[in-house]
Amino acid sequence: MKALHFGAGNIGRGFIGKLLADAGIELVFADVNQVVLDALNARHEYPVHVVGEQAKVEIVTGVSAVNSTSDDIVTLIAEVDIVTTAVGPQILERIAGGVAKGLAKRSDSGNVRPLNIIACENMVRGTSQLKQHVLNALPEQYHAWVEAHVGFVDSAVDRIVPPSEAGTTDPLEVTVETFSEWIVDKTQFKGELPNIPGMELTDNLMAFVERKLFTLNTGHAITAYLGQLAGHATIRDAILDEKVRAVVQGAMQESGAVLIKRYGFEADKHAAYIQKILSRFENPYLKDDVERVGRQPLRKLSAGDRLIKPTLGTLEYQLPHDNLVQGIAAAMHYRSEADPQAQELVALLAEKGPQATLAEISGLDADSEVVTSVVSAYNAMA
Ligand SMILES: NC(=O)C1=CN([C@@H]2O[C@H](COP(=O)(O)OP(=O)(O)OC[C@H]3O[C@@H](n4cnc5c(N)ncnc54)[C@H](O)[C@@H]3O)[C@@H](O)[C@H]2O)C=CC1
Ligand SMILES: O=P(O)(O)OC[C@H]1O[C@](O)(CO)[C@@H](O)[C@@H]1O
Repeated sequence: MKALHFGAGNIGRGFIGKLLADAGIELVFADVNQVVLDALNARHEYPVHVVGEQAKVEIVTGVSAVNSTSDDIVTLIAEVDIVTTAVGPQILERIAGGVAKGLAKRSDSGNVRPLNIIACENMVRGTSQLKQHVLNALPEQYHAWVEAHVGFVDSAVDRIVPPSEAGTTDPLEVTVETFSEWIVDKTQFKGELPNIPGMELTDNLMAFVERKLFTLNTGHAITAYLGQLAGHATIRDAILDEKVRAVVQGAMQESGAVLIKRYGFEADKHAAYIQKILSRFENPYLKDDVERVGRQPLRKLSAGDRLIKPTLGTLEYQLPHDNLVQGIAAAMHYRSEADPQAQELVALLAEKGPQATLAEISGLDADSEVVTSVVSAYNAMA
């Protein structure tokens, strides 16, 4: 079996690429970072530091790499069995053109072996969105062939993988927590279901996607935003701050109440899931900066993402959302010199003020009670 994985970054090397390679699948990474590409092709292996009480270094072997903007992608897509991505939601549209050309070549060459494509991004049904971009870039004559031979499989991906420790000189080294969860929608595969240890199959993906994105990621983002406001540099320091922790836990519980209503999760199991997440944020072996976890605040404040979507759920079911409101207000205070979305947020706030800015980014009604509450909290935090 052969796989092409777009994005040799933290999740690519530290999680999805590792699982594929560990399963004995011949793995080629596609990326645009020349330093990483050269190192992968020179060494064909890299170290993964799995940190926890029993730390270990695992070596991923037998890998190679191609530039994602080259025609190598087209050739590979015509022949591989599985394509995965971990590039970031905003990059999916950019890689779709190459994927479309590869699918056309695959069809022209008469390769009718099933191909499955799985986007592993922090978004709801990211692969379905990638599929739409690919179909937009693919001549109509290939659409029926793609429907018949290519599975676009949605997934939920959970492992905290910050950039490697400052000070390492190895561009391939990656540090990961022990916990990991990769859940894929088994109803969307073409051909036989793959047997990849660490990949879980489900026919109820939406529940898992929302459980992960609107608990772990909701809590993580709010820890980052409140943590930065309180002057903490790392997620661990932030979550050990009792004031931050109370809001983070409260927000995950508010979001959880929506998930319990929507998907029928058992309340005590969901409470345990939240406690496990809090302990993951406290992980003393990971140095995870609040700036990384808060990255791209416009994406995180958009209608379908980890802050607004749970809040909309609380409105739907008439449930409390005071802590989520605090989290949204804190997100509007996120600052990062290195993050273009943080700069855009600052510019929007300066031009329009918090009420119109939040309405524009989130799609919430500017005159709604929830926007009024966020603006009060935002002003109080200032
Ligand atoms: N790091 C984490 O803890 C987790 C991240 N995720 C998700 O995984 C995705 C990737 O995140 P990270 O690995 O943290 O980011 P990252 O920034 O470490 O890796 C992204 C990689 O994509 C590459 N890339 C950019 N443009 C590309 C293109 N056109 N073609 C191919 N490669 C391209 C970058 O050079 C980089 O190596 C995101 O959607 C994120 O939300 C999900 C769960 C955990
Ligand atoms: O910020 P993004 O791009 O959504 O992805 C990183 C997030 O996903 C996570 O890896 C959780 O799976 C966290 O580390 C972080 O909150």
